[in-house]
Amino acid sequence: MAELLHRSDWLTHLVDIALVAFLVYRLVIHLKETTAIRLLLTLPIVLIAYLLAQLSDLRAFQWLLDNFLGSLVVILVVIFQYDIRRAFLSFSRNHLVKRWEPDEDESHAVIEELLAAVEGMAGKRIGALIVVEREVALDNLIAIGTEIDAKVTSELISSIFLPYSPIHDGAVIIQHGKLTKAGCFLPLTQNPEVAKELGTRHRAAIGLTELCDAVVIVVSEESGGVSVVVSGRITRDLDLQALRKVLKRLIESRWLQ
Ligand SMILES: Nc1ncnc2c1ncn2[C@@H]1O[C@H](COP(=O)(O)OP(=O)(O)OP(=O)(O)O)[C@@H](O)[C@H]1O
Repeated sequence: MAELLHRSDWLTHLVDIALVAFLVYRLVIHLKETTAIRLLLTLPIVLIAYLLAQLSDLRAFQWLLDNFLGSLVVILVVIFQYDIRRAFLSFSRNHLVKRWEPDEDESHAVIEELLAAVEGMAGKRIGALIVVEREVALDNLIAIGTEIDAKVTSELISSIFLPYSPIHDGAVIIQHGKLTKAGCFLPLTQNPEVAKELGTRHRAAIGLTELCDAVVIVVSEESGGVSVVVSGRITRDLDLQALRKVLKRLIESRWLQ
């Protein structure tokens, strides 16, 4: 009889642990589906509820919140996994790029060449992937294709992405205001929340920017739509004016710091 009781104790603990694990898992999945901002707004509410539970005699509620707060670190790591990975990569000083310091005319010229290339390719529905390096060095994050090291001109970029060009597949890389590489392969995102209709060109742009602070411009071959991707987030269907604004804010402001 004692043995039976002992065994049922063991079973109860197992069911108990399984139940808590299941609830934490469902909670993490649910939180992952909400945005980080919503999560940050939720946290103070949970903390206030916890304080109220401490002051009252709501034991079951206290127990639930105790466990929730105990798992908070794990929950935050799951939710912010891409941001944490990117932060670790950025902290590594070996990866930091020496800043290119152009004057205003040089920097303006590069941005305008990029815009002219994007406008031309979007109009002709030529797919393109253009990566602009910022603080974090890209060379360890990409499979390098062909080394080029040339001035950034719209003609060069457009001719690289022409469908019969031998280096049209993959991405071109802009480093220190120069077009340094073409035909580069980028890591694809594993994020299950990326829109299903986005193919590998867009997923490569998202994947790279989850790991570093680069800015990626994507021209869709299918729709001619232009997107900008930063920090794993994609902004789609930008017109030329909007793209100019974004590039000035994200790239030129860094060059001219
Ligand atoms: N890992 C990668 N790194 C860089 N470029 C890639 C990668 N994977 C695919 N590409 C590029 O994307 C092209 C295929 O694009 P695909 O049609 O699958 O994507 P998409 O996001 O639907 O783009 P589009 O809207 O232009 O069709 C390939 O020919 C190649 O040039």
